[in-house]
Amino acid sequence: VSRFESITMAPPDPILGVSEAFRADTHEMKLNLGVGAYRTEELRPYVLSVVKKAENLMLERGEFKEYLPIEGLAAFNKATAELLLGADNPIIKQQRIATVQGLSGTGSLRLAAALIERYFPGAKVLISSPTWGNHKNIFNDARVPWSEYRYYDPKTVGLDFDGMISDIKAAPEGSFILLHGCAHNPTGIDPTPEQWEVIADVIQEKNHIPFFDVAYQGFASGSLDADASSVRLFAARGMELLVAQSYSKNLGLYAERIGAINVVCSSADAAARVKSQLKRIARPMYSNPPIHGARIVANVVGDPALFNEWKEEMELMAGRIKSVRQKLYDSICAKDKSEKDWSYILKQIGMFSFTGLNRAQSDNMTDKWHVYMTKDGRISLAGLSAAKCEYLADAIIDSFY
Ligand SMILES: Cc1ncc(COP(=O)(O)O)c(CN[C@@](C)(CC(=O)O)C(=O)O)c1O
Repeated sequence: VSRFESITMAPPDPILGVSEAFRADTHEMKLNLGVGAYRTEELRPYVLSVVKKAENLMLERGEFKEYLPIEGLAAFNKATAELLLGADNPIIKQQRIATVQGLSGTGSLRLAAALIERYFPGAKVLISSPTWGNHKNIFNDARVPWSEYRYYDPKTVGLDFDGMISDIKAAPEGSFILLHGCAHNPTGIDPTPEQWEVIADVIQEKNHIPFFDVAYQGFASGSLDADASSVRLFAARGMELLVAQSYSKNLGLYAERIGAINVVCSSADAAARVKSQLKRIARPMYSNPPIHGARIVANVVGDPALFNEWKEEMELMAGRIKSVRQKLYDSICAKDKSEKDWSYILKQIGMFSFTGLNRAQSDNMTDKWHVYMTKDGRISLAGLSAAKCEYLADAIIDSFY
């Protein structure tokens, strides 16, 4: 008998497992609205032209493949902090930000979780209800206790702002509050600027530590600056905060695993100490990060022409998602004879739509219509083409009633 007898079969991942099921389906109308990965109108993966140009540049230069420092590529770390806060942000000149390249957003969140576990024993992380499915796994595996703050209100299909604020207020002083910088996953519902001010007030009042997950900067609205406004608001107040970043979506570097963890501290000395301990955590975890994606980001941001072209492509991607969102809404309204108000689909931001379909209804979408989505009712509009909106509207209406 095997020595691994005690190892049981793990369940498929709630998000990435959907793509596995999709690949196994042979139906010709099948549609993958599971993982948040941008597809063109032809439903094909999209490699940004600036990425191809940057890679051609890199090939011509014939760059080395030696180890990066534990903290990653310096040019990338500089560029990513400037993208986040704005190049002229005084925090950068004062060297009050510790930036370490991470294995994309997931790896950056994990580094931060390990820092919390090691230096804030007993501290809790508060996560939104609902949130991205992998957040709980990351904190569980890092042995960081977490609890939820109310966020989504099924009655209004909107933000339960009062519930959110009272749960953050009720948390033990000095808790970490995990916030989606923009394009909340899975609800697509973001606080308004006024609500962000109140969230910052209550976090300061309770001496909590804000912890932003910024996985969609520039991809939600099409503007890098607009999508970073929540983080910049907190930073402008002089708050210390953590920010995990990802270039999976906004630069289409999904499988290159490029992101960063940033810790804004009240002094350069604190930032240096924090950075040194993040390195001490990373070394035994994966030693040092992959170079390719870091070089692409550094080359795109470092070249004014490429940087501008990137901004155009982000607007193009965000624009396609916005128009497919509108088309889906129009298709549903044209077909649905009931009085149901579907306008929440239009109000949502980013690549997802939280349809309000429950588990059984989501199952019907897959079993009967071969539409693949996560069981919490989330669909990725990034995987939807205008041509498929009619079909999807039929599936949603059939499943809803
Ligand atoms: C809020 C949030 N944070 C972090 C990540 C991590 O992405 P990265 O590690 O590739 O940088 C995702 C990706 N969420 C996706 C798009 C994919 C996934 O589940 O991994 C999703 O479908 O929700 C995310 O939605």
